Amino acid sequence: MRILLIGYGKMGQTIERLALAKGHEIVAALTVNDADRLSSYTADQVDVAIEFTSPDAAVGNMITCFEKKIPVVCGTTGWLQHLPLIKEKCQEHQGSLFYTSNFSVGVNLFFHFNEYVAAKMQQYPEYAVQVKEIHHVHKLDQPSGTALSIADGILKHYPQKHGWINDISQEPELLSVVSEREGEVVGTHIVQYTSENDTFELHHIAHSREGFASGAVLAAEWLPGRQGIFGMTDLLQL
Ligand SMILES: NC(=O)C1=CN([C@@H]2O[C@H](COP(=O)(O)OP(=O)(O)OC[C@H]3O[C@@H](n4cnc5c(N)ncnc54)[C@H](O)[C@@H]3O)[C@@H](O)[C@H]2O)C=CC1
Ligand SMILES: O=C(O)C1=N[C@H](C(=O)O)C[C@H](O)C1
Repeated sequence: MRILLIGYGKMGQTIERLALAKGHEIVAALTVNDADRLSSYTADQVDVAIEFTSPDAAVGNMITCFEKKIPVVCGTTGWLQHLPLIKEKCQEHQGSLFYTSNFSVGVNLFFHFNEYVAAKMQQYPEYAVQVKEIHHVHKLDQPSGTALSIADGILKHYPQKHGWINDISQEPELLSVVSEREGEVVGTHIVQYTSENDTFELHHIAHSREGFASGAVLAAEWLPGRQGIFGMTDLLQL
């Protein structure tokens, strides 16, 4: 597979290593300094692009890939307020997009169990629910994309809550999503249920970026030849 890396930071470099080990070719690895080169690539030269950049850059990069008919796997978080535009542009150009807030298999299992637990716990109002995420100090977006996916999964089962707040909530109808930034923490997500008597938690700790990167390479192998917007539930049997 001929892969164009859009973004060559912590994730781009990890993906390059894993993709080369699987026998794929890296056509180029673009950074913020040569971002304008993206539009010079065509679907004749590239089988799939993998986009891990920044919240500000991701939307434009995905749209360029749609226009160029290059399937794009996007892991960048913090741009979901533009999802309606991305859906419109993807359809207009008959593009191919694979997006998930988290490519790790473990986190996608966590999403699944999170919903199961939320559906049960919703019946026990004596337990207060809270989401917490901890990441490295370089992270640009807050809350993390993963924490927002977790919050969506909880809110689906809590009709008494009508949204989330990125703070300790004083209002029972808002779900607390608390963010901490600490050193080089790769990514930790916790869902905590607390009553007067006890606490229990779902806890996911990423030990490295390899889990994200290997999921992104799998998605890049899967996407070409498919049209539309896809995510991890299309790829994994959960
Ligand atoms: N979905 C997932 O599983 C994961 C998502 N992420 C997300 O991926 C994104 C990137 O994360 P990191 O690699 O840790 O960031 P990073 O800061 O280490 O690297 C970002 C890279 O993007 C480049 N870049 C910025 N604007 C660009 C543009 N317009 N064109 C081309 N390149 C551009 C930078 O030069 C740099 O090489 C973040 O939004 C992060 O939240 C990170 C890990 C896992
Ligand atoms: O910025 C990161 O590093 C990560 N971002 C993703 C997110 O926002 O959820 C995934 C992972 O937690 C690492």
